Amino acid sequence: MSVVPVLPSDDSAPATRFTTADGLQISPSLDAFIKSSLPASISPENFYFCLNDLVVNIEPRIRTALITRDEIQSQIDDYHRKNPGPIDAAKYEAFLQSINYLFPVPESVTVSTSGVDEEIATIPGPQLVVPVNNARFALNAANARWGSLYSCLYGTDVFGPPIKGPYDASRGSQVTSWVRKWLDDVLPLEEESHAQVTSYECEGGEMKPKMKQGKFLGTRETTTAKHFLLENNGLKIEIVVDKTTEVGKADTAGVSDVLVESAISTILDFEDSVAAVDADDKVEAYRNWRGLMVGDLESKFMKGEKEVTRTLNANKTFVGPAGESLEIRSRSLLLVRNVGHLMTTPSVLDKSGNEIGEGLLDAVMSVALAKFDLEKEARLAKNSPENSVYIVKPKMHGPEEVKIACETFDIVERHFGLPSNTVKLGIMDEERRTSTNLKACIAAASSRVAFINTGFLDRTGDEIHTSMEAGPFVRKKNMKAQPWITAYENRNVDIGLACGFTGKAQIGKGMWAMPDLLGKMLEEKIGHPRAGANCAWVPSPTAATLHATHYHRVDALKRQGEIAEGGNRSTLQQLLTIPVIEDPSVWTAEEKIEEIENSAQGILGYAVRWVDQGIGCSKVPDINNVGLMEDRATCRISSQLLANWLHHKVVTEEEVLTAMKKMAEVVDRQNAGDDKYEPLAPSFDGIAWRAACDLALKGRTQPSGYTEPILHLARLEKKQQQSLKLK
Ligand SMILES: CC(=O)SCCNC(=O)CCNC(=O)[C@H](O)C(C)(C)COP(=O)(O)OP(=O)(O)OC[C@H]1O[C@@H](n2cnc3c(N)ncnc32)[C@H](O)[C@@H]1OP(=O)(O)O
Ligand SMILES: O=CC(=O)O
Ligand SMILES: [Mg+2]
Repeated sequence: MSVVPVLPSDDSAPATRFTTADGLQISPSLDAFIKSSLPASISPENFYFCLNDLVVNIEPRIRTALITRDEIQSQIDDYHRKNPGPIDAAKYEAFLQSINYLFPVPESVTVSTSGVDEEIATIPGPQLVVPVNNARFALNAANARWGSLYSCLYGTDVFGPPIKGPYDASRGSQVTSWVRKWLDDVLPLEEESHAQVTSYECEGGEMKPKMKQGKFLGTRETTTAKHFLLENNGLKIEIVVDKTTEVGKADTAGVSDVLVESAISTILDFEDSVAAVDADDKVEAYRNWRGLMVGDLESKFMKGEKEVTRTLNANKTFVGPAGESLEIRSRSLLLVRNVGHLMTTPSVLDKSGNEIGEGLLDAVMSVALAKFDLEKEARLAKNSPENSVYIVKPKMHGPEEVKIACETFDIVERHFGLPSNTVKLGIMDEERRTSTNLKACIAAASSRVAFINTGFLDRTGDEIHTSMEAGPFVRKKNMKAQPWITAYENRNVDIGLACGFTGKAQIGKGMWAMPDLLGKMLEEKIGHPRAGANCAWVPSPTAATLHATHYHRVDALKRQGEIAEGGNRSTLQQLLTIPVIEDPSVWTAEEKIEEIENSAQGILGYAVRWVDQGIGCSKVPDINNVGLMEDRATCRISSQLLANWLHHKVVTEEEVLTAMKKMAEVVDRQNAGDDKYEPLAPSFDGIAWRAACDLALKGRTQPSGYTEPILHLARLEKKQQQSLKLK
């Protein structure tokens, strides 16, 4: 059975809810938002009519799909119990076919998605992800289309530990040398190195000195600076000459900065980086999405001593080679990630008083609010000049669930008078039954799919959960070296290419989850375009700017052509190779303790902020003090690993609890500077502590090993406790 939490509280008792003509009961804050915030072309009645259509026609199918997930899982569990020891690959595959875990592979699939914006179809580059409920971050992300390469190299660990204080000329010269060398590699000049240039000029519609490769697109001038706009592999670069700045003064050509197109697209996340458990939380998130679609979102905050007001950047205007005016996009193309099929929301109850699927509410709201954008007149003022709405759907298990998502959007489009397939679907390839049936999943969405992405974090969690009974899993740090993950990454690209994604849709790769180790990212993440991805996830605008340099070095679309020519690189059998070990006694007692402490720290550091403060994505130091991006997917891995080791008696419950207590004290110390923080130790009886222990000890019985049910219940309880304290 799926654990769909029976939620104890909401912003109102049912009696105060608004009841629609169809009997849906809506929380007051959500109803107020709906009645005040939709575009004029969608009346609240129209909105509710659409939502009810989904509740009547899609919700039962979601419930059935969730039951199917559980039935399949128990059959797989039984198989492993009855077939202990090394897996017989042929027998295992035949079994998976017999239970419809594996679908027949469609012969030939060609995606026919149309109206896809160039940021998705033809401009390879970084994809930023941002929690939608944080307006300050969300605006920053939308504006992260452009970033300063000088600042990002100077301010991070690329040339050693980040430095603070006055400008360090020696670090500055490392930065400028690196950038000149990079420019020589990606935009070489005909006769000299960028390092030798004494002056950049525009003459006769060309840049002087002349480039051997790449395009000169135009210039723009401010009172002190001249910007030269260049393009390579579809990505733009601005060389900024400003001799009034400290950096420009010291440079022979007066170059004060090099700006690069960075976050070509951004996902506004309603899912794993967000803690939204009731109507108030959902409304806050929807309000931000609305502000981005209308274009009037604003965030005021203190940065140091200064009050900052952040809004969306305006496009930039250049003068083209023939003197023509050239408008260049300054904002990232925005996508939205809805929640998956599992969770329900207390903000809307159906006519029998049951919570409705949260994903259904997300679907209707995402599209309704995106209509503000679709209805704008000026093409370049729109988020989507091609009039599309991009919705990423996570955690789908196989093609039947993809079909449910597509039919959800069919209904929403019909109710809101939008052309079919206005909604473009992003399929997260992050559950095992989706990777194993990827081609069938793409076929199920062939006219609306605009991306597939290897969400390897969730996928690792599902790898463990699906084969929980097969044996003890390898340590987390060894997971990336396992055959299944190579097969997963290769097959995702190979299948995307075989289905005709090049030039039409994104084949994306996963998140860089070490937000402060950007020097390492600069070395390693070039592997993503080399592996055939035309976008890959980054956790911050700074990471986007640095990762953008990779797409100048690697022509991702050309690389896709080469890979497609080479044929399939991995087999289903490799993908189905379960990373368990025969004999856990190979691990020393110290190794086992290190592993459980590592997971315990991640779970505690994440859960305590989620439950107590409603923060859905955190940077949590690991046991080596490296700050890791923790979200629900990374938490799922830790929870599943502990559950697996407990189940196979690699460690005892007592050992896990001892590790949890020890790491709780570490987490308390790490958060000592946060005045909103409530320590876990020494009482070990808070709601967050309990939730963290449940995540560690009850992972095996959670639906697909997800962390949402435990986290949601705990956060709701905490909110109730906090509101009682206020009364
Ligand atoms: C498995 C998956 O599903 S991955 C997808 C989900 N994950 C994400 O969405 C990760 C998004 N990233 C984040 O939330 C954050 O970068 C974290 C939590 C990892 C680190 O946050 P912090 O510790 O606050 O970052 P840090 O102090 O280094 O930087 C903060 C600054 O960077 C900016 N920033 C950091 N991340 C982002 C982002 N994703 N988008 C926009 N701006 C960002 C902030 O706006 C802030 O700048 P400001 O002061 O000018 O507003
Ligand atoms: O959503 C991304 C993942 O890795 O999981
Ligand atoms: Mg995920």
